[in-house]
Amino acid sequence: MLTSPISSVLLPFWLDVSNHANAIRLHCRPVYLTCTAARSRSSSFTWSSGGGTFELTGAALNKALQYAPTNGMPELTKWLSALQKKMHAPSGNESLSHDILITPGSQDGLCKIFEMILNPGDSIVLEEPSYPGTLAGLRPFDLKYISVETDGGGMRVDSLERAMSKWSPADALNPASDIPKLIYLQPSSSNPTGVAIAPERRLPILQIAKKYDMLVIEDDPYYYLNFAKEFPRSFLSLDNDGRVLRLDSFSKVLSSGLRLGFVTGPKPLVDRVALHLQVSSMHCSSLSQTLAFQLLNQWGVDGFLAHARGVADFYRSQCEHMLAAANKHLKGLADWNVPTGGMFLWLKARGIADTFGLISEKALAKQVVLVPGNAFYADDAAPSPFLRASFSSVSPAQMDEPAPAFVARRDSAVTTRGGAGAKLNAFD
Ligand SMILES: Cc1ncc(COP(=O)(O)O)c(CNc2cc3ccccc3n(O)c2=O)c1O
Repeated sequence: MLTSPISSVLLPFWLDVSNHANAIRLHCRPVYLTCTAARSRSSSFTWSSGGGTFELTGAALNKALQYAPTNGMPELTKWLSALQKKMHAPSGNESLSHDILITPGSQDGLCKIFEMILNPGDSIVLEEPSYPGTLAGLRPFDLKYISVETDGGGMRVDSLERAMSKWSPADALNPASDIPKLIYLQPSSSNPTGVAIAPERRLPILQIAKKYDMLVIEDDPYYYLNFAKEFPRSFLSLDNDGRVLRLDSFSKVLSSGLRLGFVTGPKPLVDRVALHLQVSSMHCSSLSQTLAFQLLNQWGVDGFLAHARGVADFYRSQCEHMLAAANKHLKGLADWNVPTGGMFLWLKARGIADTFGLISEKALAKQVVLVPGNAFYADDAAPSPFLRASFSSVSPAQMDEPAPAFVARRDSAVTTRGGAGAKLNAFD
């Protein structure tokens, strides 16, 4: 009997795929009941849980197993449009119509947007540190990176202004200019820093983008994992001249394996991105879209938001445990942000110039999975004293369980607390 406490909290539905019957049953839990799974001797799985059950048969099953329109299954794009209207209603400019493109994860959406906009050698503005998946997607373009500093309030407006002062707005009309075409940013609880762009910085950043006629790529998979109850206004909702392409993801609030993300933005831009999807994977999985729609349609927008709130509360609890463990075991050895949401803790090791060796050898030998800081910078060859920890699926007990050598090292550092001399060779 498999009972997974973590997945039973996060995964809102289970599949019953019985090979002998031409049907797929989707068991949906209202929110957060514990699920157990019994693996029967036959090749099919039966998940028992509370909540409703959907059965896909006949025309619905045929549709779920058939090609679909590139932008997505109409019933799902309609549902998502209602969600976006509720969460990101454009400010005042009702003429600005937003369109939706469902993508196989927001990772694919990012890559299709980069394909659509960028040429080799272009410039791009992005905050540092940044998400490695974006850096990997940008790497083939051999770009000039215009890095903008971040602090506890996210992307710094003064740093962005300084970075752009090299150009004049007129350069945006000169095809030969290397003025950046877009700004890539993560507004909520960024990966890896866990920091959100302060609400009062968002309009000034958008105004700078407008001044130099740049698009804003708002990559926001952690939007619903915001620990505070209210949602700050998104760049999409502040956009009144059609320059924001927003990426949302179901990976953090429904299931990463469904591979469901969606791009929201001005129809002319979304139409161009859709062409790139059309010639690659054609469209996002019809079965994934159908499963998600069956669930979302039962919940409605308010039910989805209640579910997402529960997921955010789960991660906030995980974060509190992680911070308690860091305060207990890492005081004097490292410094860290207090995340506003998401699932990552961004730490700066004291007395270590580069965490790569510590993490890729010693931590791994102790079965501790962390990501070295250099992975989050465009110049990933440069040493970095930072490291990213994730509190998504580790239990509070595991967070609080220091490696034995770490304790010995920490205790010896305490007796020789010379500050600089204390090393975080936790895995010696
Ligand atoms: C800022 C930002 N934008 C887009 C995405 C992509 O999300 P999706 O395609 O909608 O699922 C992500 C997902 N981030 C990660 C994923 C991941 C998957 C396996 C192993 C490790 C992973 N690590 O480390 C990650 O950070 C993200 O953080």
